[in-house]
Amino acid sequence: MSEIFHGDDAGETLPELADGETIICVRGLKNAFGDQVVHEGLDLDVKKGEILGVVGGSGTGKSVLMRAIIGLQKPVEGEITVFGESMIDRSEDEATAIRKRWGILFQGGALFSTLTVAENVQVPLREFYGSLSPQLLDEIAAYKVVMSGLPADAGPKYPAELSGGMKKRAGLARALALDPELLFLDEPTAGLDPIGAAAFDELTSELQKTLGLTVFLITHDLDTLYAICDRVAVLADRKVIAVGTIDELLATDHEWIQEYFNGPRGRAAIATVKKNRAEG
Ligand SMILES: Nc1ncnc2c1ncn2[C@@H]1O[C@H](COP(=O)(O)OP(=O)(O)OP(=O)(O)O)[C@@H](O)[C@H]1O
Repeated sequence: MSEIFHGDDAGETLPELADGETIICVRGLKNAFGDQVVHEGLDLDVKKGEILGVVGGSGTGKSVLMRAIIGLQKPVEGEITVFGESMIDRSEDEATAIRKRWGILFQGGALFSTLTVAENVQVPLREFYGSLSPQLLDEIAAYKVVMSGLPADAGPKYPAELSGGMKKRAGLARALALDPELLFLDEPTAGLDPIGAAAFDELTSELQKTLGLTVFLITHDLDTLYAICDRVAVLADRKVIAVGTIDELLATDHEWIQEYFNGPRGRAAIATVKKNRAEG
């Protein structure tokens, strides 16, 4: 199992999957806020077409890692490439061309409260394709709203008029606005009831398969990890300490990994997945 460990435990070589090229490659990443070092020597590969779950204790730097990958957090050291392009020190034009190819659902949805759902979905369209006609903007927004599992009449509603689950779906509709190849989801099921969370997981999985997306998914939700993630990356000790399928992770003896996946909640999540699969 040592091949799924990174860094000091297994040398610097990351595991290669047979299919799927590397869409995100992070090497030797260091992020710090003043004296507080959040990441150091962090390596990670995300393969095209996979749903990669990113887990770790609170404050281990999952969101900071995502922000670094999308260029919102300037690393102290290290290299990050997305779609084979370096994200470090890009010109504004180059960064814009890369940003067009991904969608992001931030923690909590981050919808503009003064805009309707449809107008929220149109924000990235207006930003990147300013010349689209109002009619086309409306049509694309309506399509994305329905694609995200919202009723068609949700478009004219304001975020305050939506339930928590609907807000997440509206955030997802906005993340899908530009037909992304890569989707970043930061704790998409946080705050949802178990049924709403399972429905969101199913939607994510369906969209990933239908649209051929690659998904970078930060979560604390064990059910999500078991139900839809192809691999899981574990953050601890300022780096990715292991990445692999849950079975591969379970075969390691890392204390945090064992406590997390093999604790009572982890075992309950396995039982739920087995039951759901048995019921088809
Ligand atoms: N802009 C910032 N300025 C200073 N410190 C920050 C900033 N953003 C994040 N941090 C710190 O970096 C560390 C990692 O934060 P991050 O939000 O990435 O953790 P996380 O793993 O996503 O946590 P959680 O699971 O609780 O959401 C924390 O100690 C946090 O306080």
